[in-house]
Amino acid sequence: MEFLNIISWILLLMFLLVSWLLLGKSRNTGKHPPGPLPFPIIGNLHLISHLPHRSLCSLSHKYGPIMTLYLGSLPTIVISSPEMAKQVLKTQDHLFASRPPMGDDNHFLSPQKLAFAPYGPYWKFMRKIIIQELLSPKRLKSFESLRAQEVFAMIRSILHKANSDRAVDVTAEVGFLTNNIICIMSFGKKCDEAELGGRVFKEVLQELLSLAAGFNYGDYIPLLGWIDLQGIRRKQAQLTNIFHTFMEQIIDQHIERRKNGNNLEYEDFVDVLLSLSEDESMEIKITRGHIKNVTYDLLAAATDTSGGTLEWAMSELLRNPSAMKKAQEELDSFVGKNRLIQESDLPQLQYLQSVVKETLRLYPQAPLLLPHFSVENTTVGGYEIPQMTQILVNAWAIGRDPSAWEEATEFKPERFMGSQIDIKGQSFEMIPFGSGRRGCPGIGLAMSMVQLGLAQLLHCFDWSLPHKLDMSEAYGITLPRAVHLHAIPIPRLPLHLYQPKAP
Ligand code: HEM
Repeated sequence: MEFLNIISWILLLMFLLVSWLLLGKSRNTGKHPPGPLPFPIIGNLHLISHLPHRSLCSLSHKYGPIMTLYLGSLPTIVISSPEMAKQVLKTQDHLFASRPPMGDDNHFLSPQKLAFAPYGPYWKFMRKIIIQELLSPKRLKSFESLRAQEVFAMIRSILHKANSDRAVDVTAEVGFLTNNIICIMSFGKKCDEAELGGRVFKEVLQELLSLAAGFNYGDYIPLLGWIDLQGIRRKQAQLTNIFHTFMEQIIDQHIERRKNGNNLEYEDFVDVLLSLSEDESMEIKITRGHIKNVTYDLLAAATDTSGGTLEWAMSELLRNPSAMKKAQEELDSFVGKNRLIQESDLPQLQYLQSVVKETLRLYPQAPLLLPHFSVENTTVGGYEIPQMTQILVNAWAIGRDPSAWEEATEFKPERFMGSQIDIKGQSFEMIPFGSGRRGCPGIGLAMSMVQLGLAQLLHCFDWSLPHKLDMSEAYGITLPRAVHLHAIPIPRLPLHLYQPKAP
């Protein structure tokens, strides 16, 4: 028995040695981007901390703005400079616009969604529907009163807590705001805990997102994935199941209501998808699976990203009282103190817009964008990139690149006053929404929720901190704060403005 054990160990060591040598050899054929030497099986996973964007940024200081890493056995190219990002997302966008293959149709990263669909006819079809039916300027305008109503509800909720003299959980308030808006746009109502087996909807979403955050060993080392050592796949399946059961009820309720001919105040996105699913002339037949998966995508893409931007903006303003004061002075001078802000005021509020841009530069809510995937062999920066390689673009590192930004890690909204820098993917010094074919289609909605939410928080209240501010980040596919932001609000407008108007 002992002898057999020794033989097994020798064989294992020989296997590891040979695969290490083979991996080293394959790295040296052709001119591939430089990178750390990978270990067998784990590749370079041991170099990646619980905050991958930070580990990858440090590694890029050593290996350069385009480097190769092995996540388990999966070769991955990491991009960390504006010039290289432009090559991948603009010059050769058509070659890098796909996503790595992940999961089947019941998986929460199903290709039946939009964000993880490979580049091709299905993705084009679904993206067009989402833009036309939910995110076009005309559709966004039709939801303006909904945004006003939900921001006002947040202000009233904060006022209620302000009266009891306690610090308010700002993270929770802005999270409910963005979640409520996107739920109502998607399926006509806020999410009811009772329909989610007692779970808070946002928590289910957040848990799924944090499980999806990548760098789970099981995703990159097939054996570990198969035995599901950390129980991640089991948890994902449970949560996906909760979400799908919830969506089944929503779809049934919509079908029932359509049968009864009841009209809604807004035609929501599930209504639109259901009517398209009856249209025989559509190039792709929309099924219940598509409706569940695409709706999940929208909720996941919109909620934490927009909520996260709002909470980091508030955190930085609380750390920088002079910037907070400047933003409030701007609001007082353009809007005054005798009415609430409306969306039509936003274009005048240049400093407020600069605060939002500076927040997106320092805290891009998808710090590594979503993974891209090469569809052909090509070269970038003189290096060979083989077909079917995963590409990660480190938007977090790019926004803090000292060769692109003065005092790169400082929060200075003034840098955007009068600046031509575009945040929608034309200026590669900051790409919080990505760029090109796969760039975020929700920028218009995100900016109106974030700018209006922030303007109203600053106009309606003065804010102070109950204790020292902790600015640490937590692990996630977005960039969440490690601890919720708590702050003390003091109303600063006449009290009648916080009361609902008589119908
Ligand atoms: C501040 C808020 C937001 C930020 C920072 C953000 C950022 C991003 C980023 C970086 C990507 C990936 C780009 C790439 O892979 O190159 C993305 C994709 C996406 N975003 Fe956003 N997003 C935000 C809000 C929204 C909102 C409100 C929606 C609308 C519901 C939305 C819908 C999507 C969708 C559907 C995709 C997938 C696009 C595709 O794969 O074709 N996002 N977003």
